[in-house]
Amino acid sequence: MVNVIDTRNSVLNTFLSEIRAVDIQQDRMRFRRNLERVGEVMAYEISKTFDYSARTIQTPINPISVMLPRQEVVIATVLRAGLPFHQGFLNYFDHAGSAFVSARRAYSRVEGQIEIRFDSVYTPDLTGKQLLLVDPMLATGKSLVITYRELLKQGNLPAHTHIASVIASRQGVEYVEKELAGEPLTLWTAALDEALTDKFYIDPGLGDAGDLAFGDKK
Ligand SMILES: O=c1cc[nH]c(=O)[nH]1
Repeated sequence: MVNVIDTRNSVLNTFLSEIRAVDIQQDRMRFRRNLERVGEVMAYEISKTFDYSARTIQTPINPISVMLPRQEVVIATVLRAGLPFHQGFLNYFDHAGSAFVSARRAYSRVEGQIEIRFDSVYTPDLTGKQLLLVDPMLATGKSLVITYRELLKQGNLPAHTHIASVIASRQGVEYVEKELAGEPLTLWTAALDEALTDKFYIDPGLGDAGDLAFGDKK
């Protein structure tokens, strides 16, 4: 089951509509910043699921008991589109480690199929940590599943994984749920769109997140 963040009547909806709107998304700085802001809101929502323990801190007036998170966090993303979204999570999890995966889509010679070319993984040890795998566009789900498996192969077993996207397709969510059934993970998205185009872009989606954030590829 995917957790769709409730965007009704909140500023999250403003950020989402600006990254989707064809006349606003061309402003690259605003586009990146909006992805970052969605990451910040989602970081806050996901933080509510962590384990906390009581600690006493001293104010200038008196001691007070506060609840602080117990687990370490690693934020992982796929280059390059994931970078601004990743930064949004880093803005809230000050001490998080980061993992980066380099992968790209390649259109298959077989009509209606897509392949994922997977290059490299850079990850800290994930053992017992909260892994936040953040990918702004969950389209087919194929790169996400490969990325998850590669991260665990190289970084060991996290306590729990949160997969977070800005926009997910229903097909992508169903693919991830089927392929990773039984894994200790939770899926989160700020928006769930119904379709994919014949080039496997999310429909209506927002277009190409990497190009909008950083410029066209050769
Ligand atoms: O719609 C999509 C799907 C994957 N990546 C994107 O940037 N957009």
